[in-house]
Amino acid sequence: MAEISVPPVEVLLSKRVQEMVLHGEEPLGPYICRSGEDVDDKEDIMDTSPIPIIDLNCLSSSTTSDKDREQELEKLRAALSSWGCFQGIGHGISVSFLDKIRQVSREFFKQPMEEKNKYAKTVVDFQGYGADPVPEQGQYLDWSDRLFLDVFPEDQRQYNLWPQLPVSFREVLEDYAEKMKLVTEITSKAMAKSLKLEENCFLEQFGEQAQLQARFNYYSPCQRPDLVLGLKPHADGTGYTIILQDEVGLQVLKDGKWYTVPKDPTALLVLMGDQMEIMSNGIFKGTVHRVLSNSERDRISVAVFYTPEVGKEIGPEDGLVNGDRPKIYKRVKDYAETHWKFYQRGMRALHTVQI
Ligand SMILES: O=C(O)CCC(=O)C(=O)O
Ligand SMILES: [Fe+2]
Repeated sequence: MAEISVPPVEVLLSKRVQEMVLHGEEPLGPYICRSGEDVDDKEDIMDTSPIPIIDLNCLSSSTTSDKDREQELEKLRAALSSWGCFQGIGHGISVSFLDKIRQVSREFFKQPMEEKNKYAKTVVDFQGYGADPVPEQGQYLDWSDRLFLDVFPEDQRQYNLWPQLPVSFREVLEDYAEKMKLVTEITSKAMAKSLKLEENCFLEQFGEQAQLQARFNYYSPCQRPDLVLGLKPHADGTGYTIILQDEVGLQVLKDGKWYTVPKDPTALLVLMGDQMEIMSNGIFKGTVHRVLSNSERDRISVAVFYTPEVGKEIGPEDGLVNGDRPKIYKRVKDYAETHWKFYQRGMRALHTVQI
């Protein structure tokens, strides 16, 4: 039998997965990260998952009774210390607006390659259309394409990489960015209150120039979902990440078991990254997650990464350190950069800041 020759990673990365699918190409080489026989069918069953649901309105509204607010804050604390994530509802963004985001994202990826490549990134860039920067040799590639754009601070926006088509893309993303900023304010305050801390403490750690980056992910159908993942298991290097999806596929890892994030068009998944784990002195958990590929349908997600200001030192809140609970993480700045170096090697970086 003729040996299959696998092109080098750089060559594979310079191709879009969507293009490979259009040409009927099968996943091969570094895309293969699972062996068909090892995949436990049961783990992939898309059953209803018990991921906690938190009503952000109940946490922030002045009309909520103290008792209801206290109960919801306790639910939030429990969710973040066990799951490290929750499905957020009552965030103040209408479902028709969330549908608009999903729609412009789909419309962007539906366009011919030629149009999308106007925003193409090189293999080493972050911002733009394409695959993630080159992982180290021996690492797996993801069965997905993405468009990555910085949205805050505003002077980081590279408007030349913001799609001109669909025509509403820019306006919708600007609007979504403002709304996301509000969601991060409500959420960061609620997280602090749930730990009996001063409500602005996390916002102060994030800083006035905190970063928001939008990553539009497109997961093409895949003929061999048993061999290939849409996105490999990882924890985010963010403070936290807010994810909008249109179909199931995202899974979070808890106590060694994968749980599927259910499809709820009104909800935003709020997922702790490593930096919230550091700031909460290990009380909140940075959650490992992955995306399965699917043989029948495609999937869109928009992940908004919320990360402390560049150059700003963050660390465990003083109020969370005491005799019973010593400090477990060092103070650190620009952790996201260290995170990325380890991510490229398929590892987490939290141990680099452990005391
Ligand atoms: O597609 C998703 O639902 C998750 C995306 C994600 O984990 C990421 O972009 O870091
Ligand atoms: Fe992620």
